[in-house]
Amino acid sequence: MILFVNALSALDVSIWCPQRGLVGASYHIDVELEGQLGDDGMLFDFGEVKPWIKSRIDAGVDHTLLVPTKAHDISVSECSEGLRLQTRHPWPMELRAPRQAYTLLPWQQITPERLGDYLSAELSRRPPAQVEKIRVTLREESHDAGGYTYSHGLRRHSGNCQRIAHGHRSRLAIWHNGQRSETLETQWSQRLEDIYLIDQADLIGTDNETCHVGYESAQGRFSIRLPRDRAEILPTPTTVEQIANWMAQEIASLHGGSVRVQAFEGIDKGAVATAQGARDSA
Ligand SMILES: Nc1nc2c(c(=O)[nH]1)N=C([C@H](O)[C@H](O)COP(=O)(O)OP(=O)(O)OP(=O)(O)O)CN2
Repeated sequence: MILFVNALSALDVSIWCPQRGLVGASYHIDVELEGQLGDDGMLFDFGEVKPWIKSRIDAGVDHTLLVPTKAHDISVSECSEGLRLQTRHPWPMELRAPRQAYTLLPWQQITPERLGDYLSAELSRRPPAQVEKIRVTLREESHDAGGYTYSHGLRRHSGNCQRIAHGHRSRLAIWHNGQRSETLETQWSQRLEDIYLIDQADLIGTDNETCHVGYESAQGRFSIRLPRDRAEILPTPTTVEQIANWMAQEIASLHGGSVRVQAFEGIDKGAVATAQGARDSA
């Protein structure tokens, strides 16, 4: 018998990609369980499947940086913070963070198919009674219009969002003077594609070439050094509320008029911000 649960939870990670660099990713987690029915006529109570799988994924891969350790020009070594990752292609990055902020995978490239197989094997190691096999499929949300893929860390978050390089693949909708604006959505999707978002307060240093960001939080010490053109600096923490606010303010000051931004953080949640151009609000 096969039991399935689609979109059981969402996985939010950053992936080091040899072609694109640091990429924010979010996937629906679809699950199939195979095994024998119990006396109650069930393979595994739906009410228990969800927390069982979600708790394992949340405690493992979720909110980590996935590193394909066999990719060209990547090095991972120990450091006082935990692990140090250095990359060269397509651009140079140095990340220092506690071990739990990484998932090291002995591959040249990370794909959702491989990652699904990895999660299936991890979960199948100690399956619940009656379950013989677990299959995980990772599925990207389809975006009809705008979308952005950022990585960040929230120093003040008490959970795993404090990790300095976790990310999201998110929808984006923008209205200008009451009309949905495909032009603005495309512009902002391009500007925020594979970008690293920085809270100005976490900047250790920056020049024309590089940004160096670092902080200490409950899980340990984190730092990231990356090219200036791969980052956007916000005047606030990079919560989705503040990202939406920042976009709305920037658009209103550049184009005037009334602006409404619906920014998602990963799948099915986010924030809405509005702004009015200065010359229109006088
Ligand atoms: N109000 C806000 N809350 C949180 C924000 C935010 O921007 N505004 N951000 C985060 C983190 O960045 C985090 O990446 C989101 O984590 P996620 O796992 O998606 O959130 P949940 O744990 O609530 O969701 P599940 O998918 O159910 O695990 C956290 N909070």
